[in-house]
Amino acid sequence: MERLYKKIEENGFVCVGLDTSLDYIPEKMKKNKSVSEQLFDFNKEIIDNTKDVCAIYKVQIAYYESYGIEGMLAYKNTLKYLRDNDLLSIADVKRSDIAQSASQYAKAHFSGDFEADFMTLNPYMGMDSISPYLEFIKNKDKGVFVLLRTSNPGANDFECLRLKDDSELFYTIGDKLKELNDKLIDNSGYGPIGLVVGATHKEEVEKIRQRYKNMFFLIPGFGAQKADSLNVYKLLNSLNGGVVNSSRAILKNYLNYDDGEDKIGDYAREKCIETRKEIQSNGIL
Ligand SMILES: O=C(O)c1cc(=O)[nH]c(=O)n1[C@@H]1O[C@H](COP(=O)(O)O)[C@@H](O)[C@H]1O
Repeated sequence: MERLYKKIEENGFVCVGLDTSLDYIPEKMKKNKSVSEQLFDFNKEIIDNTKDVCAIYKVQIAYYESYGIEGMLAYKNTLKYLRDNDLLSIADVKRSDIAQSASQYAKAHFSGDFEADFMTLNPYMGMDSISPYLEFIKNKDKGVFVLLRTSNPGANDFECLRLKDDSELFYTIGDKLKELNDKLIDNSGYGPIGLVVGATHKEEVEKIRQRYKNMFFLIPGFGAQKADSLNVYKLLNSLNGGVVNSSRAILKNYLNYDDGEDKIGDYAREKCIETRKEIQSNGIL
């Protein structure tokens, strides 16, 4: 978390989401290339042009799995490129399983071909589905982001179910994770167990931020899902307690310009800077 914190101090809090689809890649960029090269070259163009204006990259694995082996080759090469350039990555894999299988997921995404710095996890199978990741968190400086309050409309179906004491289910999950994280706080003031908190739910952002002061947030929902920038600002904790993911709005920004196909990276960069400014501007309102 200290490494991420430092990146935010240098480059701001934007997390570029590499939800890369062949649908967004212009035909001329695809010519005479394999699917893995098409996906990787597009990512490289985005990474090369945004690495000094963002904190971290989130690679959403479904976009690569859906292209089979070729997609996974692009996934592997993208993570390697990020590591080789000393850039941080989140493997957005949203895993959840019994302890033995969770250990294998930890090994799969915290070492080897698919090594990333952080992983996203789904907590709904219980704490024994989270604890197997601790070995890598403690020994290999890795971190996780666990789903707390997701950005999708269906988030209310289960996350917000009321318990006997009238509290919402997701707070029980957050409290358990906080207990674990409290033992692992580093010099940044945060610990390696972060929470995914979508910025699309306006009502509770202040309460969540207050309750989980030492927990770092991965904040999706800004950009294509149209979350309000003030909500994002409130979740950020003085602009350094989280990263704000934006995927499609950054990757597809070039489609808004006549010369976009020749300047995919430039327009992605512009969008990162604009995203940062728009959220920061809430501090001077
Ligand atoms: O864990 C996530 O990253 C995530 C959690 C959540 O609550 N909502 C959410 O949109 N995401 C991811 O964040 C990204 C959002 O993409 P855009 O809407 O294009 O910015 C996608 O990769 C989603 O899978």
